Amino acid sequence: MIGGGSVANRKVKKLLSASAKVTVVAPELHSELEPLYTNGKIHWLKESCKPKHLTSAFMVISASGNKEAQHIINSTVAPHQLVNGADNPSIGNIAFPASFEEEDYHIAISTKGKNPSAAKKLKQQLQKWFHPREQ
Ligand SMILES: C[C@@]1(CC(=O)O)C2=NC(=C\c3[nH]c(c(CCC(=O)O)c3CC(=O)O)Cc3[nH]c(c(CC(=O)O)c3CCC(=O)O)/C=C3\N/C(=C\2)[C@@H](CCC(=O)O)[C@]3(C)CC(=O)O)/[C@H]1CCC(=O)O
Ligand SMILES: NC(=O)c1ccc[n+]([C@@H]2O[C@H](COP(=O)([O-])OP(=O)(O)OC[C@H]3O[C@@H](n4cnc5c(N)ncnc54)[C@H](O)[C@@H]3O)[C@@H](O)[C@H]2O)c1
Repeated sequence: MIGGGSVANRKVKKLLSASAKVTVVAPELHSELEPLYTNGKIHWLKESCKPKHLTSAFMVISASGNKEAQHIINSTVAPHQLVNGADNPSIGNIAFPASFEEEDYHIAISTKGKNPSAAKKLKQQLQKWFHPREQ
């Protein structure tokens, strides 16, 4: 995870729920990620992004908003690596959908990268549809 701010915070939690081994590379860490670091749930390299951070990663997430870091990612990753351009979709080859789980379902909504807020709204509508009495 390149970047440790609010976008990284959301994505790290999704990745941990999928049992990923997460390393955050960022000079600063979001306050909600600090306890995960202290408790050994994630690794944290308190550095700016460098090519050496990327070579052994299965998935690289660009979430710093920093142009230099985006350039390093774009020019370093190999074709077989998964790259999520959370701060710049043009450098990525995968995107996170809005998603939620119900007992027998895992529902994911994507707008093909075009309108993440609309994906979130549709997710919330579907959650209400599953639990109409909780509104
Ligand atoms: C669905 C969700 C999943 C998740 O993140 O887990 C997700 N974004 C969410 C929320 C959200 N994202 C943004 C806002 C503020 C919007 C506003 O202010 O209007 C909010 C709303 C909020 O935060 O409340 C802004 C934004 N998002 C991207 C850019 C970059 C760009 O477009 O250039 C910018 C502009 C940055 C800027 O310019 O500032 C890019 C991507 N965001 C995606 C996914 C992928 C496409 C998904 C699809 O196909 O629909 C993609 C392509 C890459 C990726 O991130 O994988 C999650 C909902 C979580 C939930 O369910 O609650
Ligand atoms: N995909 C999405 O859902 C979504 C949603 C909102 C915003 N964004 C975009 O994502 C980016 C990050 O947003 P944020 O709110 O998390 O920002 P933020 O300012 O909270 O966090 C930025 C993080 O990146 C780190 N950073 C800065 N330069 C770095 C470098 N060279 N190498 C490594 N880490 C570095 C900072 O230390 C910090 O931890 C912005 O460009 C924003 O426009 C994406």
